Amino acid sequence: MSTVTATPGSAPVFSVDGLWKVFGPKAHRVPADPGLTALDPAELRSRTGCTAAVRDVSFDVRRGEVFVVMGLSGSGKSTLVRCLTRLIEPTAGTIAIDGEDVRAMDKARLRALRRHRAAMVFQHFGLLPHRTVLDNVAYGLEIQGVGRAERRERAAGVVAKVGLEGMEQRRPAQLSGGQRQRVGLARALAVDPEVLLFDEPFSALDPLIRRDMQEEVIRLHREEGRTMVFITHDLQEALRLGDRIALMRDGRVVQLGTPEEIVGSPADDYVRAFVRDVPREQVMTVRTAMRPAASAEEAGTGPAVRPDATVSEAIEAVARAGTSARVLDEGRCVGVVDSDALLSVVADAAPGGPAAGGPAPRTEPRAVDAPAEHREPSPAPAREEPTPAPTREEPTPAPTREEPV
Ligand SMILES: Nc1ncnc2c1ncn2[C@@H]1O[C@H](COP(=O)(O)OP(=O)(O)OP(=O)(O)O)[C@@H](O)[C@H]1O
Repeated sequence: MSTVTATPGSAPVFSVDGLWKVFGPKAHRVPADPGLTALDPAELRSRTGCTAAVRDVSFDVRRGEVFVVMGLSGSGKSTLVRCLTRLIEPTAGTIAIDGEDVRAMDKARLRALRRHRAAMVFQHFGLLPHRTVLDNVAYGLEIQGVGRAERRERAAGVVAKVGLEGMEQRRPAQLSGGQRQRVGLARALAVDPEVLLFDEPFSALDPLIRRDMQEEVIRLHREEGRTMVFITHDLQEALRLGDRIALMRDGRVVQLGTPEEIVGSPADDYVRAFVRDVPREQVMTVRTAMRPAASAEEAGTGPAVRPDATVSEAIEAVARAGTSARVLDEGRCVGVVDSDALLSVVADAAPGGPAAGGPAPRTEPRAVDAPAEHREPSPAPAREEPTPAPTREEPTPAPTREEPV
């Protein structure tokens, strides 16, 4: 959903390096002891009584991106994100926000961080039952000491922004689950934080409302370009929302990349098994499939597609035209895609190998045996519903010969 482009060149919002969170007795000795860090989770537990919920994790959250933390239950997502604002105290490592050391912040500074700079939207919205929607949304501003008239005005603006206009005077009990979640979202937005942190905010919602809320987040992000960190255990949600995804397993980040990188070049068998059911043509872009134009004529004819058009969109364009398509980047032809190359992306085969610009060759997707101590019978992602195919962008209009898809 990269309509608001994250700016890789600019300083990151969050910068995390070598982060550990260990629960249990004498937790501090674990990150410092190579003999203990080498143990797998079950061995570590039996030897020390400790759980390493986050193990040596490093990443940056770039300004303006939606950074998704994904993984199965117990992989460490919530612990990691709570460490960012020290709702959970890290055991080792560094965390900076805009270059400022979070671990060195005193209580007042931390309070300001949580109130003004990095607001959390929780799964259980934590709404105050006796207050109206408007007063719930204004609550964060009240804590900040904003005067009544101003906070009500600002709250009313945010209530409208999340689609709750007309419900300002209702109480939480008079709302549906999805509407309550919107109130929680509005409350976080009202304080105008630099970063929104979402902790599985939609997992309690039914599939259609969940989808609505995902659209809402995409819309807000598109309109405001606000940096977001979003926890989910749902792969489809991660692919829909994430500019980049950190995939966690047993406290480690096993892969960090764009949805296309994760689906197209899984880092290991675990990730490969995780993404094996993803409709590749909806995630992979034509960049994966394109080749140089063979001739000036080929570069000058055929339907046009954007480099970031999905393979699925390009297949439609190629099928309609009955010829290969040109990949146009700001009016310049940067390559050509034909039906064979597009279909080989769908089939997960790399025509001509990586040298031809295709995805890295991959072994046949297969199930990976979960380690004995793992809670899940298989690393296939938990799904609550037959989820719709992941799309990273709005459905685009049918291509014409002139307009890139
Ligand atoms: N306070 C705690 N004390 C001991 N262990 C904990 C504590 N909190 C979390 N853990 C353990 O740390 C690991 C990571 O938990 P965490 O809640 O971060 O995972 P998660 O990926 O967010 O899971 P879920 O999707 O179920 O919320 C788990 O093994 C969990 O049991």
